[in-house]
Amino acid sequence: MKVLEVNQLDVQVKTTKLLEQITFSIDAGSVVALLGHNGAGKSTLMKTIMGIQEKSAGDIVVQEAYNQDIDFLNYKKQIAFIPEEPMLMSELTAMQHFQLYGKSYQLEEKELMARVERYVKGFELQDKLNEYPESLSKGMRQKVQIICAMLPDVPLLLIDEPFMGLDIYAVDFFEAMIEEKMKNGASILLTTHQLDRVKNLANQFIMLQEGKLLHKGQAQEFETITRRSGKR
Ligand SMILES: Nc1ncnc2c1ncn2[C@@H]1O[C@H](COP(=O)(O)OP(=O)(O)OP(=O)(O)O)[C@@H](O)[C@H]1O
Repeated sequence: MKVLEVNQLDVQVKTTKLLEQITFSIDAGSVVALLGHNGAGKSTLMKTIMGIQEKSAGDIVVQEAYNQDIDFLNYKKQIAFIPEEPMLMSELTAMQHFQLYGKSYQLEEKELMARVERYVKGFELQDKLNEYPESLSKGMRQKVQIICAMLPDVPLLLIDEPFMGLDIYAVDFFEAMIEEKMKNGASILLTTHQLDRVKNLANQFIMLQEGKLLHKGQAQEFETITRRSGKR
């Protein structure tokens, strides 16, 4: 079963090609690291999968059933996204964000509250539930955004730079959350520059270079990739 299929994807803004002929798929139960230097196109690819960035050509299908161009509402319900920079709504408190996400993914109220309680405790946000984004620190906003995306049980999770801006306790808790999602059968596509951190999580990788897919392979090749990309 393919959770995500990206076929011959092009993204162009004005005359600049940001992504060119990107083709890959993600099998159910896989964790795929999306690698590449700054500006390679990783965030652009994630935003395009989410429908935030418009594509100029190609197809994106999730669960072998929902085509982004044909059935966007049902397509979107299969995916949760944690962007690199939190995208919270200034007029909603942390708790209102969680309720909104719960509703939009049709999570049952009791289940929603149980999950919120667990995640909020894990991220030490108990006394911040009624705060608006402007009165939260950057790391706290990131935590609120992570909780929103982790609340529903979706087959595909997109995570852009998972550990950026989080303290070490939050990183540990988030890593455990990701592992739990994996055990429950979710597939995950994550971008990172911290290869060491995701070495144990990811089983495959995709490497982008200047908007093109340079290489895809198994996690065992990480060592070679680390040396080639000059990053650790
Ligand atoms: N809306 C846009 N309009 C024009 N150019 C853009 C736009 N968004 C991104 N770019 C350009 O596209 C390229 C890819 O950017 P992107 O953010 O996808 O890179 P990235 O691989 O996520 O980088 P990083 O590792 O720094 O997060 C960059 O050259 C960037 O300047």
